[in-house]
Amino acid sequence: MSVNPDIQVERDTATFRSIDVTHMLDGSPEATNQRRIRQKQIGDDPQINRRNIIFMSHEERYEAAIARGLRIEQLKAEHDWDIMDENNAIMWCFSDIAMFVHKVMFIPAIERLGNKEQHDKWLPLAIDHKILGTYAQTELGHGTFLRGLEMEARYDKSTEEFVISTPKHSSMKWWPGSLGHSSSHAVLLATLYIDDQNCGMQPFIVQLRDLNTWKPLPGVEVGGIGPKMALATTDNGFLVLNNVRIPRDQMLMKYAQVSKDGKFTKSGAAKANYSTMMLVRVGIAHSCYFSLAVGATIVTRYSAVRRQGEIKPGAPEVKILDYQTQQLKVIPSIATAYAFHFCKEHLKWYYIETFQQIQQNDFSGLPEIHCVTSGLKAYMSDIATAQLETLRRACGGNGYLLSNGITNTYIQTLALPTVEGENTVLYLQVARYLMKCLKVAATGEAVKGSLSYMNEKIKTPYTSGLVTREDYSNVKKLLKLYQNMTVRLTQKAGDHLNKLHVSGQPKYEAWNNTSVQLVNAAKAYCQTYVLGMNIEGLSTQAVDLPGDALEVIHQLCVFYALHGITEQSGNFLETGCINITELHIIQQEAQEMMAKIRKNAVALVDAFDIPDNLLNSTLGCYDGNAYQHLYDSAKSDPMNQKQVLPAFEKYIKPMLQGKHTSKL
Ligand SMILES: CCCCCCCCCCCCCCCCCCCCCC(=O)SCCNC(=O)CCNC(=O)[C@H](O)C(C)(C)COP(=O)(O)OP(=O)(O)OC[C@H]1O[C@@H](n2cnc3c(N)ncnc32)[C@H](O)[C@@H]1OP(=O)(O)O
Ligand SMILES: Cc1cc2nc3c(=O)[nH]c(=O)nc-3n(C[C@H](O)[C@H](O)[C@H](O)COP(=O)(O)OP(=O)(O)OC[C@H]3O[C@@H](n4cnc5c(N)ncnc54)[C@H](O)[C@@H]3O)c2cc1C
Repeated sequence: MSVNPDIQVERDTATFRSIDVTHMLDGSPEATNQRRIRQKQIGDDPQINRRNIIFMSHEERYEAAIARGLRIEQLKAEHDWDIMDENNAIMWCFSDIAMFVHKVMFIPAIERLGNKEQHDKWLPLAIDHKILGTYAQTELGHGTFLRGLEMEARYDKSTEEFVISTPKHSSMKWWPGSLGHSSSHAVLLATLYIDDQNCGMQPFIVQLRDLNTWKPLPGVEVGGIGPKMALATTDNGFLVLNNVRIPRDQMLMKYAQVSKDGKFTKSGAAKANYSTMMLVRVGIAHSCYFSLAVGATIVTRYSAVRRQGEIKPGAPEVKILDYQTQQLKVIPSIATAYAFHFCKEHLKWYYIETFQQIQQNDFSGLPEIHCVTSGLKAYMSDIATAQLETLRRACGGNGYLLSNGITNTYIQTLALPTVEGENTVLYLQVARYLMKCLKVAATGEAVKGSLSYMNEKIKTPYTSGLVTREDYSNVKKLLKLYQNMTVRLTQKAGDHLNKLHVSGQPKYEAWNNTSVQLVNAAKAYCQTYVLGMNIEGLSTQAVDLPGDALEVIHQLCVFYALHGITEQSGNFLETGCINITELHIIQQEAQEMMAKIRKNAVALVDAFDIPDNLLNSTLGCYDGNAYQHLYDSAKSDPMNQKQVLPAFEKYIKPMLQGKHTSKL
């Protein structure tokens, strides 16, 4: 099929070469080649490709997802994939792989929470798939508040075993992925009691099913929790344990230990048992980038080939991408996807570095990385889901079809604001850190790390520093505005908290009564962090780009900063970081920048280099022939393979013959 001329002209008139930017996104031309090979191995494989999933039943999708998982294992062995290849494969399949919790949580939990002997025993079994596991933490009554977990593990000194039980409905496990039908084992988080003394949430390895018959073991009641919005293939489950006994060495004992005679000891940081969640939060940041890049690719290409209506009366119909309002739906998502790219790359290296320190029992970096990973997981998933919905609607009627590729991406991504810590709760964790840093700054001590900009006192009366028109496209000056806004919102929340406390409210009550301001400050911190990483990326990852490409990536960053101010203008105005005249100029500059970026919109999404066989989209194929692909997809619908469906004889015909009033 030839390429649609409407999309070809976009490529021909772009001011830079997409491939240069692709190399930057991958890290190097070699890395691009390597990724392409991996994506081809996945996308071309009939067992992995998700082309037909939209026509499958729930059970068919589950089975296909198991087969996909197995096939990925075979490819990994055949082609010698490393752990990143495997994680990327999961991401490129939008986590549409049954048992992926085994990879992204069960194994990492054993690695992080187990001691040497436990690694030696369990990791080979898990890595070779001799056992399949889930991460069972959430209960019906408690998902967020981990100190409230009710499943009990009571130590029995006489037999040197833990006895695990589910005292009431609210204490059954509820939600763990792959628990329903696909796990033989669980890393199970339960509250440990020794002689009735509560020793907090601890991790245990519990076998759930017989490895030969797959039947639940005695005392284990397990099943699926029912259909969900999406992620049909991760069979989220429930689990009731009736006095199930496990040996003492099946408590994962890296950070807390129980001796034979029932002595409880702790080592490491207080929240070390939460470390698996931190890793997955980093993975979620990666997924948010990828989902948004997919959405932006599909909708930008579709908007460049769909013509409807006219701008100039009587002139030929225009591409919908030429409407300014359509640009406002599409361009921010392109700019955000690029900003998220820089941010998730930073996050990956930051995590790896801090994890190495933790491995050497240096926990000093834990509070800051907990703040950053919690905040970015929340912020990036909030923004990605909101923008994906805007993008989906930007396809008009065809935005409602499953074959468009964006609807599925959107509903899979919709899980991310909830899983791994509900977003509001995570913002409140960030706020806790903000308040601590504010306290440090108030004592005159230097705040370190991502909030070191707090050290600089904001002068009153304050000027924004935006003097010349060039200042409005100076990303460092714009970043300063964001930092000042964050500090002021943090101070405002801190003042409110103190005022309530001084007026007699206990601290916890004052906290709850300030939580709206606290969350607002936390979001500002996250937005500032993402912009900071985008700017850092310009001078690190983007610095070797040819001039024309660097200019466009720089324009995107400027637009990201300006557009963010227009979206959050209330915060910037209220904190006095800009005045109304400056806001008007910012709005104007953002619109002008958007028009410049529009010229390169298709080339910018081409640079994401997401192949058609992973995109799975009728609307967003590289060749731009959206109408042909829509027609082909409709024709391939199994319901269209028969000219007359059985429902005709059964119901429609009797109705036509006037027999519908008699009993069917
Ligand atoms: C190299 C990597 C590269 C990767 C690249 C990969 C690329 C590809 C990726 C592949 C695709 C994969 C995508 C994934 C798909 C989705 C998977 C779906 C699976 C979903 C699984 C789940 O859904 S699984 C369940 C998750 N369930 C939660 O997520 C519970 C939330 N709930 C809490 O997390 C706690 O409940 C909460 C709120 C903290 C309060 O905990 P709490 O009450 O005990 O604590 P308090 O609030 O009292 O805080 C007391 C002090 O602890 C501090 N602190 C708290 N946490 C801390 C911590 N983690 N580390 C350090 N410090 C911490 C805090 O900062 C305070 O410090 P201070 O006192 O100094 O202020
Ligand atoms: C698709 C999917 C997959 C999952 N996979 C797993 C898994 O593999 N393993 C696992 O263990 N769990 C899993 N979960 C569970 C998930 O981690 C929890 O649902 C999540 O952590 C939110 O907890 P919750 O359901 O208790 O929400 P709640 O805490 O009940 O949230 C409800 C509302 O209460 C608010 N709220 C709660 N506490 C506070 C607070 N302190 N301050 C302010 N507001 C508050 C929230 O902001 C939210 O608006 C999964 C969930 C989903 C949807």
